[in-house]
Amino acid sequence: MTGASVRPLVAGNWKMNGLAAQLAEAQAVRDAIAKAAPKADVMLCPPATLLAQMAWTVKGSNVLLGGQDCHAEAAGAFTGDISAEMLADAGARAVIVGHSERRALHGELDRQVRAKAAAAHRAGLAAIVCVGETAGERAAGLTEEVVRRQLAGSLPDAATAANTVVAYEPVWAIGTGLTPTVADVARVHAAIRAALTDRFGGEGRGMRILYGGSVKPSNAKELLAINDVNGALVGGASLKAADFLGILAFYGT
Ligand SMILES: O=C(CO)COP(=O)(O)O
Repeated sequence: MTGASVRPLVAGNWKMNGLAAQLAEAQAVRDAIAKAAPKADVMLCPPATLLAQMAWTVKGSNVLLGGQDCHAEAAGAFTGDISAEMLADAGARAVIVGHSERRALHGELDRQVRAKAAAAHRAGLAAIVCVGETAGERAAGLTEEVVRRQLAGSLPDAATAANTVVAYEPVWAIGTGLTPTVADVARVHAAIRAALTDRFGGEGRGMRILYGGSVKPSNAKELLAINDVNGALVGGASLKAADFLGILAFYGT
């Protein structure tokens, strides 16, 4: 058994969704959490345009904020990019790096993801490092090999339980309504835990490993109860407070 004493994290990745009017959803999450005090950390990762405003919305509450990506450099001539320092300045405590949409649509490689995770650490943010196999890799029986390779390449040597979270997101499960079986999630999370413990010792034992990919209120209980699943990275179901809170209910919201 590992991870039993790890405080879970449920993070909502809004992706490229959300205008100012949607801050009401963050407000609803804030209010519900203030009443229920779930046994998990709760985080919202809005688009960068909403981060500073959302920081005001959740100020003084237990809702944490995260960015969705960052540049590896702290500042400079990188038009359109955002640094980890800027995210921290806007109120973020963490940043997602290496999401499969960044890997697939922006060609991000493990070494770039690793540099972004190191940038997050430099800025005092936790890095939520995403890994996961494609449908083809899964069909070829390569899931664990791919995940191990991504972990080895994407995590900086200075990763600790406090500054690093791993999110296992099978690419084929993202936004599709499909999820792996409980046995499959258990097997991959155990492999991730073993890889983290091998490389980082006690710190690896304490790192949170989130599951992501079509998590919703109806399947959250089953997925979140799996050994070494220390929370979830939620996409679509994090856009509506009611759905997000329905997932958080597992931890007592
Ligand atoms: O990519 C995800 C979170 O980062 C998962 O997205 P969905 O929950 O919409 O499948």
